[in-house]
Amino acid sequence: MQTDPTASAATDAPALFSLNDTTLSYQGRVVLRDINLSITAGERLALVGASGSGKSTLLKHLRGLHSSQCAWCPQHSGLVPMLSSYHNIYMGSLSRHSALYNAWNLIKPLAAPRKEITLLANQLGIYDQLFKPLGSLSGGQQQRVAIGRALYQRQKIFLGDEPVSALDGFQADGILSLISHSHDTVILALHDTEQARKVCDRIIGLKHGRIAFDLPSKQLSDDQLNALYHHD
Ligand SMILES: Nc1ncnc2c1ncn2[C@@H]1O[C@H](COP(=O)(O)OP(=O)(O)OP(=O)(O)O)[C@@H](O)[C@H]1O
Repeated sequence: MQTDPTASAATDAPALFSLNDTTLSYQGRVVLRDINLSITAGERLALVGASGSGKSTLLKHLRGLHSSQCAWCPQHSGLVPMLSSYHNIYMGSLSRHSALYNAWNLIKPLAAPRKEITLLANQLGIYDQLFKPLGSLSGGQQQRVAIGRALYQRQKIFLGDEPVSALDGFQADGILSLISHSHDTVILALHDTEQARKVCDRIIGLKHGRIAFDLPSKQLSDDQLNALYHHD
């Protein structure tokens, strides 16, 4: 494995996530073996690798370690098609309010969340879709709703599994920048390696069930990145 001791943004800070010889498997089938990894607060980290290399598996494991501190934007959004974008975004805040408050807001949007979610919808470019049923929105619009729901969780750590895969490059850049500015720590599984380099200061490449490299984005060569996707 290629590593750099400065890959972690703040190596003296205590680790937010720490994996020591961790093996991740499904029903006894190993996906990632003997993973050693330390992530500190403040990092912008991308997980890259071919389809099936274990990016989502690792991200889900990290989430499980600190679920109450993580905003979660999964690949399969789990949004509710018959509800409006507004209500889907509001779902990010369910745990912050009482059952009565949540039920009331479902019937008639309350002033405070309405103001906050309208602002968020503006930032995400879905203001015009806010009170339409989610099922009537395009794939990219639905993905922005899913990001809105994650942003509205208002956590310090953002974990996103291909959060902008359905967006064009310009939109993706803007929204990744919004995600980055709204969270202390950002960890993303990304197929787009250029995006990973642009947004993240540290990149971890997964291949053959292992960490193939863990390097600062600036030190990562095209050859190292390309090698991840070649069969050998
Ligand atoms: N719930 C599950 N049960 C059993 N096997 C699983 C499950 N989820 C993923 N796998 C397997 O684990 C391996 C890694 O999958 P994972 O989704 O972590 O890869 P990935 O790098 O995120 O892929 P992609 O880029 O296609 O999203 C794959 O071989 C996949 O078939």
